[in-house]
Amino acid sequence: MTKGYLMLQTGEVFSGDWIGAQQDTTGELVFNTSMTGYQEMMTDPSYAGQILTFCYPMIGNYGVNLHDVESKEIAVSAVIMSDACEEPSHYQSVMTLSEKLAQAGVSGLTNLDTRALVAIIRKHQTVRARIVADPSSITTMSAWKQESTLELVKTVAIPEPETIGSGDLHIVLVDFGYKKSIVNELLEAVCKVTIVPFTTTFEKIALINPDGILISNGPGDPTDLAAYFPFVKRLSEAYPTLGICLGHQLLALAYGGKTKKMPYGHRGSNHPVKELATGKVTITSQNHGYEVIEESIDKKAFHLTHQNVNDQSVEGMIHRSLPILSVQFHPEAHPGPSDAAYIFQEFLQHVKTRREQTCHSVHS
Ligand SMILES: NC(=O)CC[C@H](N)C(=O)O
Repeated sequence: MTKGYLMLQTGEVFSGDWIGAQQDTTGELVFNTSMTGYQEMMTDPSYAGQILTFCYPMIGNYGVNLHDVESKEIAVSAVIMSDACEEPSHYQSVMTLSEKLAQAGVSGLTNLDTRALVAIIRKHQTVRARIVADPSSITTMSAWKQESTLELVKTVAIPEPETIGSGDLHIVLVDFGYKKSIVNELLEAVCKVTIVPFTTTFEKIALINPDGILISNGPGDPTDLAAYFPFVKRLSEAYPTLGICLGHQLLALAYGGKTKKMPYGHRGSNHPVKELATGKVTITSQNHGYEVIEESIDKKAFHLTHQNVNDQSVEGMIHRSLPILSVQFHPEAHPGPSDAAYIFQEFLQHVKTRREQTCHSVHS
């Protein structure tokens, strides 16, 4: 195997073995604690621009299949794992993980100490890193350059609108880098879904005459998308709206709230979230590096619905008079448990109620 190097901006250098494409790559180094779901993680567009370290020691043991993908392409910039399994066993597997990485032109590094890496990330909190063939190759600061959020979102969002399904309720999904499982949840609930690029105007969306709006997840820093806050606010004032992850952050920002970078984010499949109204705790799937600052939320407009049990961070909110709800966690799971799928039902209940009210006022 060919040697590759992981260089951290904090100064440490790890040597490992290349798998997949052997291509120099830069990104923020993050870690995910899930035991399974590497395929869903690698194809989750919210990971664009990031180098993902898997905490679980063996990755690739059930191969790569044609189903467990959250988008068409691998979205993550590169992957790091302790042990890459080259002899997978699963009836749906069509290739190995390293074959998939090579096919997609994405680099991976294996046979390095991921536990030490995670300890470094936890200590320094935000760490940029570079995977290189030659560790003496980094001479300038520009080698560590970060893409802008807008560039990242543009690479993962769909270029043209697309309509799927033929259900009765029509949901417009505003795409900042959506996960396929969000669409699947809506289709299973018998919705028709029109996915529109995040650059679509309010007027174009109004022409579709949606019953509800879903603001998607997506990569990068939500404050970089300030140009879209008025658009998000206008949509949510006009239609029942659900925001997921980046969508939740954008809704908070659109209503005057603030977000901040977390120490090292929440990425995993077992994040406990408390529903404040009932005290019930569900185990959720998460992938985010930013959070909404609780004190910044206008409490006259919104109230908190969910809170993280580990660090008390904001996990969800609802508008006091309008049908606008948002969650920081991933109710669509994939990977991870589906315990929070009820959020879709809650949203669709608001959508149905609004539709009944509108039909009523038209006929009366
Ligand atoms: N999954 C997401 O939508 C992530 C949102 C945002 N990019 C963050 O890291 O916080």
